[in-house]
Amino acid sequence: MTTALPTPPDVIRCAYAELVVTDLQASKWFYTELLGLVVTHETEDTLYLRAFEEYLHHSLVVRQGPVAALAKFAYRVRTPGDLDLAEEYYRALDVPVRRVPAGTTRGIGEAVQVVDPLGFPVEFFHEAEHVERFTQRYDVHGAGAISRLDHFNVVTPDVPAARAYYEGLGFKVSEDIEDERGTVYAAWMYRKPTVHDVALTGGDGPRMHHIAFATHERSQILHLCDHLGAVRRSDQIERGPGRHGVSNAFYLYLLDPDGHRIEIYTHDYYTGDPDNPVITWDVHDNQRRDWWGNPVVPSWYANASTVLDLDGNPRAVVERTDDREADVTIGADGFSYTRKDDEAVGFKVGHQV
Ligand SMILES: O=S(=O)(O)c1ccc(O)c(O)c1
Ligand SMILES: [Fe+2]
Repeated sequence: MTTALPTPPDVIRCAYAELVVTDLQASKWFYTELLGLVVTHETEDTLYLRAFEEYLHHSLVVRQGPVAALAKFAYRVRTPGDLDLAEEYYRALDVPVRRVPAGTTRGIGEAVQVVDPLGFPVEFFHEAEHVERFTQRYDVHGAGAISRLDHFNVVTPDVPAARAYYEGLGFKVSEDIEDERGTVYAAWMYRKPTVHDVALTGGDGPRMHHIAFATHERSQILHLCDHLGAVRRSDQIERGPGRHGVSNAFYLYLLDPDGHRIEIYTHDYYTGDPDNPVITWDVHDNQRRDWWGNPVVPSWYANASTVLDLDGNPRAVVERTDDREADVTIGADGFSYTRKDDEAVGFKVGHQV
């Protein structure tokens, strides 16, 4: 008989990520000059950054280090008391747990740091320093203005197991991708009333697939592309711009100087009612990941960032044993159906590759 877990902490939303980069100045250009994130604080080796609608100290920490990696994902919990619940919950899960004092991370109060059952370094906090909210500081917004952090995307070998773990934390599924045999390739899960705070991507993990910032308008995403073209750094555009099938958001994937994937994503849709319906996509539907049926570049399936443990050591990855999406759609997308039973037309990109 399995012992019931204690009450989980009340997670409000994804709140910040800490990335390790190998060249802080190169990363500073990318995150401030290109993306326009606001520098809340800067030290010799660390940047604390926030987007325009954010009033907590930061939503992204970029720290110089020897190995490019994700140092942690952080979720905000509703009350200080939720830290006790987090500590008890993760000790019951028998994973590494640390309670750290306020200020361990500049601008963040007392926190509970864990290596979650999926192998990711995760922090839970409530208290954080308030700073100026630039919502209407149009005098400093660039044409590519970014409003806030929207979600994390994690690569994990067993999506159903990861889904069950996050459901234990009170997350709900908004959309997922499956096949006719019931293999689950990806799932999107939320606490805040949008499509996701975390997405589960089936693959060798734990690895970070991307972190995403939201922006209000497609024109802001298009400006980021034009800006990269103007400075001859269009190779930092990995995928898009385009319209997602899942989430319906207009999207762009960029690679920072270390190859960390950053998505810029217009707002998706409201999921806050208790009977929000789940959308399940067929992995062979060519419009699931790009509504216009454009191919997903192979690197988007293959590449992801190393994650660290609580002592800063890179974690080994576990291979996915279920079918891999890039295989079942026969290489990059474009080799899936547009209309399910329409044999006459064949694949959108034909047999070009
Ligand atoms: O490519 S998908 O349409 O499946 C997609 C949907 C939402 C996301 O945030 C994402 O990264 C990818
Ligand atoms: Fe995303």
